[in-house]
Amino acid sequence: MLFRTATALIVAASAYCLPYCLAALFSHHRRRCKGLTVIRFDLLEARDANELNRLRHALSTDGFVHLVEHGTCPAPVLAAARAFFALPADIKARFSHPRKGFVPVNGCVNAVRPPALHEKFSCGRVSGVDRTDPYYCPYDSSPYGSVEEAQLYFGDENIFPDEVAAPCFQALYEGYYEAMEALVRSLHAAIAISLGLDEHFFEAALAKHVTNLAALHYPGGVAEADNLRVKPHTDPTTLTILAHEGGDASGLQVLAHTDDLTDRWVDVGRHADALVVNVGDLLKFWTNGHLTSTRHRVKGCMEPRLSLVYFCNPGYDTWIEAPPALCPHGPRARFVPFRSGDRSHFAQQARDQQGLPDRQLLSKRRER
Ligand SMILES: O=C(O)CCC(=O)C(=O)O
Ligand SMILES: [Fe+2]
Repeated sequence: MLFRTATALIVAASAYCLPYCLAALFSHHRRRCKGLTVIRFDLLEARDANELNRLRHALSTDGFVHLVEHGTCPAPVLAAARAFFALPADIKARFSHPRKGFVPVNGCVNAVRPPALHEKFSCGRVSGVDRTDPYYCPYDSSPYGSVEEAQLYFGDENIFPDEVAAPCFQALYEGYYEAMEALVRSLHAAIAISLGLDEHFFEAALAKHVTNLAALHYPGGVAEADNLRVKPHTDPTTLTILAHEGGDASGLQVLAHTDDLTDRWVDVGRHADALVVNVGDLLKFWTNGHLTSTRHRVKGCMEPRLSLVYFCNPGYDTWIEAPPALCPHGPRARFVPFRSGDRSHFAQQARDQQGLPDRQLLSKRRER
């Protein structure tokens, strides 16, 4: 009898503890429910081993960090964007184009941002686009891809509001774009080192990057819960860098695994002077899943919201395949290699037109 009771107790205790034991086992990839890790960019630049380690750990668990001491200043660009969005609709409409410039409320199709809930201003690369290089040139047949692909990424010029409508807007926006280019290059180098790769591992692929910078304005008066400003998604990027007015990321939430193994939406929260940096799907696949692209969303809220988001993608011809150093269990990576351009946001728009599935669904099938 005593023996039976003891056995029953042990079985019950094991059943109770099992989830926690499993959680402990997989804790290196478990997202935390606490606040995001704060990473000092100046220490990454100094190749501080402890900070590089913290970066790798945070990006392999949460997939998101607050980045401080980054040396860039989004506040004036956010202020200029706020002033621009406050202009009358007919003036803003003068700086509009299907893929660049201003997009009004209800003006775009987007898989994750309901068009009714936001307006935006966006632009692509502001420098380094060499029209004599076939990669950037939508004319002759190119060794990099189809003519249409060069046209898709580089066919349209950026469009900016003029000085009368929005004084200094273009200079501020372009200056911030170049600051983001430099920052993202350095972050990729730091990530490469933190994973034991050559510091230049990502460099060539980033040289012909296909990035864009979007100012997103979500007007106020949207009641909470059902009216998500941004639906749950992972980003199609290598890295995304977000700035918020006053450092307040209110509304932005990440999906965290908690100690009781349930998923919960956790606020990114406020951190003065911090940029929010997150891993996108490309970097997850490229690092063989060592880094994680975490689902995130933006809640509805009565307050308006303004964010400035830099989306980083490498050249559209980049082959995304994990290096052998990150495949410790044999020559094969966990994910099927693919060409970067085939998974971009633009490629998704083309897929939508052909009635093909969302990239979020495709990504699930990538695992071998
Ligand atoms: O507006 C934001 O803060 C987040 C937007 C976002 O997650 C995205 O566009 O991918
Ligand atoms: Fe996102």
